[in-house]
Amino acid sequence: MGPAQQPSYPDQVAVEAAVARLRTQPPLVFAGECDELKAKIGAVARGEAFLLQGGDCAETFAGVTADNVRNKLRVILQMAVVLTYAASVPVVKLGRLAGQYAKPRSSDFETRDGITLPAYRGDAVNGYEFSEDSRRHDPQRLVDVYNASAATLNLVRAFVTGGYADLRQVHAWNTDFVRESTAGQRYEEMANDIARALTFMKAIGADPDEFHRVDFHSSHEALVLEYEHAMTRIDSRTQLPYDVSGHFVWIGERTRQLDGAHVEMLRHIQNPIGVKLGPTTSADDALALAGRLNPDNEPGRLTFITRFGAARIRDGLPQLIEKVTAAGVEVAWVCDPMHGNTFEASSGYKTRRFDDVIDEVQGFFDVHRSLGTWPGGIHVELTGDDVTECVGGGELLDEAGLADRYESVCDPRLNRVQSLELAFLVAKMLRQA
Ligand SMILES: O=C[C@H](O)[C@H](O)COP(=O)(O)O
Ligand SMILES: C=C(OP(=O)(O)O)C(=O)O
Ligand SMILES: [Mn+2]
Repeated sequence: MGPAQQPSYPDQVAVEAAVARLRTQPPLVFAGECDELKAKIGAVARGEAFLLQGGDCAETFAGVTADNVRNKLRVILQMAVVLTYAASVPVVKLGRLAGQYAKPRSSDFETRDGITLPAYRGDAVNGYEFSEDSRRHDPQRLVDVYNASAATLNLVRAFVTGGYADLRQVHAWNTDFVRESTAGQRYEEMANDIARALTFMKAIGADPDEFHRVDFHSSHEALVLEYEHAMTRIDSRTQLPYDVSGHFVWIGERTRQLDGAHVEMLRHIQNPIGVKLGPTTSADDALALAGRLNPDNEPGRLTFITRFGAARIRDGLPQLIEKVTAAGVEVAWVCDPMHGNTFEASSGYKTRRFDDVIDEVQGFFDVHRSLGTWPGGIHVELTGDDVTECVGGGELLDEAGLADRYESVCDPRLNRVQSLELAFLVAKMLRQA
């Protein structure tokens, strides 16, 4: 059997041309930046920091606009401020962006009104539009992924170093519709406190550079092997291979086979990496993955992103953590409270209940607390816009409301208010941890 979840390209010559083009492109990230992130995730593994990883389920080429990128960054910055301030824990900020264009699917095909076509596998592979032409797998899209990622990352770098992410802007991030929400008002009060503290620090002569810029890194699922291979380069400092398409890459629930091509690829790169672990993962599976992917037990190298579902996390997670901890394995534990909680609404929309998301995070914190281990972070699908994709939350979105503004091309994301609500709830859990 070949590698799981790969495109099937009709024209091998076109694949080679795309790969050749990618190989000549400059890296999107530097190996040294990957090392810095690895050190930060090492702090997460030690219980000294908390990881906030968030962004779209699937980015789209059409979504590479200044507004869209800024809105996503802004909600992540707001969430990070809430977590840092309300829980007094350093937050490692990791975007699920600038490369998150390829999707694994449960089915290879999609049928609408009696017509069956290849499933949409992300803009990296084919088009969302339901036509034969658009759904054909096209390797030129891998070059488009590179360009879209470069544009996104360039803008993100400008925002985080150029003043937009300055902590003194903490009020300015709380704009638009979010301001009117309960979470937005709560944020406003917190921003007042922070602004006062900053004024005080300035008055006593302290105005550190750290307030002006933030550290922010990129991540995506390493799915299409042609792309990730073409973007893997030998670092001139260390002579070791890094996947320079993003700082952090992970493999998903559907591609984490121990003897599979994705594990093999991740094994060789020096980036910090993640593996999604679903409810069927045994403790021995987790140990075997750690042995294969992090044989030197390097802190920060490996993150386990658990996605059990709210109904299963309290029963399933303890044995995993117990055995991994007993074996002395260095790992950061992160909770993805999204992918185990997806269901189809009667209207046909894929959705998730905000309460299930919260319940899974609470279960994750409860399990870690009872075992004396560190709940290292959350991995969430979110957007900075006012979409209607997940039901519940303070604005009480119901299933009938999903149609109002459902924009995701794959999984339902938390909207900006729901994301901020999540941050306040997680900050409370962190305080208690
Ligand atoms: O994030 C992604 C989805 O969970 C994954 O692509 C599977 O979705 P599907 O079951 O709709 O194919
Ligand atoms: C496909 C995803 O997750 P998982 O591999 O956990 O199903 C995802 O993160 O979008
Ligand atoms: Mn998803």
